[in-house]
Order: sequence, then structure tokens, then C-alpha cells
Amino acid sequence: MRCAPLHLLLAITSPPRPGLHFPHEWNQLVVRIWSQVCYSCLRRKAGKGSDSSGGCYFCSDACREHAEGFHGIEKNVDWSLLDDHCSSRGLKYPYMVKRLACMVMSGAVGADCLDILQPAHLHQSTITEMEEEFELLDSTFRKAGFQEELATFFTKQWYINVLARIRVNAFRIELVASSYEDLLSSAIASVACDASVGNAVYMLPSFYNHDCDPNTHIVWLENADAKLKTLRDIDEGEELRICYIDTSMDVNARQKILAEGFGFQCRCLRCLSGD
Ligand SMILES: C[S@@+](CC[C@H](N)C(=O)[O-])C[C@H]1O[C@@H](n2cnc3c(N)ncnc32)[C@H](O)[C@@H]1O
Repeated sequence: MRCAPLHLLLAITSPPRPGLHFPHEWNQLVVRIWSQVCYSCLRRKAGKGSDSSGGCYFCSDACREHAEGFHGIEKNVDWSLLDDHCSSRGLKYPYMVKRLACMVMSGAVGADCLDILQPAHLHQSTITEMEEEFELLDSTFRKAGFQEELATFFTKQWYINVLARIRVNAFRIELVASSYEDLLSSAIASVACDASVGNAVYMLPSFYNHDCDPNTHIVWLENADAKLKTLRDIDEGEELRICYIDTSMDVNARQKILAEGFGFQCRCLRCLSGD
């Protein structure tokens, strides 16, 4: 998790303040977890709505068009083995690699589109797990007849490289409820799927470093469009930093989570002062 949960309360009780806006089109990858949100942009389904695209809800024609290429591939594949694998282990990121592979096959993005992002440092045991996941995804695609489309890019190394970048740079998206009914639905969803409606990798926000006393935070109100808001006045030239974890923990707990979850030793001023 990369943003402190505090933003949920702030956003409900105060009107949105102007901030830097990262529109949905800037996302390389958005994957939903909760089915009650738009397949493409993660906007919450209004009322009962209708699933008119093979059980998938799209909030607008624009979203349907945006997803046309990768959805066209995804709906022709039997994902049950991957679903079993991920749900039994609580994994979400393999779904992002799967989505990226479908986007590459449909020509929406290049296979190297995430290469600019910093990868996670991986232990050999993690690489072995990723190799097994690759085999599973590869055979799933092949069973569905996508051999030719995979041939140009889909290798074990590609899978590991992409997943290593997603692990460090993906945001967990929690949408703010806009009505009491929504709030109830969110509560149910949070029990069922860990409060998040999806995950996304954004290009520019991936370059923000972490700080245990951040000067900005990222919020989502309606969909996967992200806003960067300041938490205090920012001096000219000051680096914008967000927090990747819950910063209410003590320095040892924070360092442990950042080392184990993100693979780095935090060198922010708060940590350096031992606070
Ligand atoms: C999402 S990336 C941030 C952008 C990255 N610095 C870059 O140049 O692309 C996260 C990585 O940045 C580095 N990083 C971020 N915040 C840090 C901090 N407070 N202390 C030390 N390293 C940090 C770590 O290597 C971490 O894995």
C-alpha cells in the first residue's frame, strides 16, 4: 500500500482542493479487483446498472472503447487456473502483468513501456515463484490460441522484469464513497477484497520517492484518475514526496515494512532522526 488511509476521511469531510491531476489516459495499467466498478476506469457502478459486455460493467462508451482491444482478448481466455493460483495466495500483481500482456497483444502499448520504471530487487525464491506464474500464464494464453501474438515479446524474462516494476510502482486504489449507500457497498467490498477496488501503475507518480513525513499525498475520488494534493506549503525547488505506508508506526516498524515490502532502507529526515 502506498498511501496512508488518512486521505479517505479528509476527502469525505472537505471539498477537493485544487491539485495536480493525473488523468486516466496517463495510466499504463489499471486493473479492477471489485466487479462493481467500471472495467476500464474503476468508476463505481451507479445503481444496479447493467452488465452488457460478458459480465463486465463499463461506465461509458469511451471506457468501453478504451478497453476494446485488451477486453477482446481477455474475454476469450479461460482464467480459472490463474484465478485459483492468485486467490489462494492473495496475489494481485500477476493480474496486472496479464492485463499488460493483453494490452501489448492488442497493440495498445509497447512491450517495453514500463522499462523506464525502477524495478524491485528480487530474491531467488521470488524469481522461482514468478517463473512458475509465467508458465501458468503462458499455457493459459496458448490454450486460448494466442501463440502468434505472444511470440514477439512474451518470455520468462519479460514477465519477471514487468512484475519487478509493478511491485515497486503499483498503487492500490481505494475510492471515496459519495453516498450512504455507496459507503455500505464499500464496507462490504472492503471485507471481501481488502478495501481496494483495483490497482494502477501511473508513469509520473512512479517517480515520487517516499517520506515518513510526506509533503503531498495521492487521492482518488471517483475513478482511477489520481490527484496529488499538498499537505503543507511547498518551498520552491522542494522535492514532492508521498508516503508508501502507514506512517503512524515507529521507526523500526516503518523501516521493516519498507525493507521487506519495497526493498529499500528509508533515508528520509524523520527516519534519520530516529523518530
Ligand atoms: C517508486 S520508486 C521512486 C522513484 C525512484 N527513486 C526513481 O528514480 O525512479 C521507489 C524507489 O525509490 C527509492 N526510494 C524512494 N523513497 C526512498 C527513501 N525515502 N529512502 C531511500 N530510497 C527511496 C527506493 O529505491 C525505492 O525502491
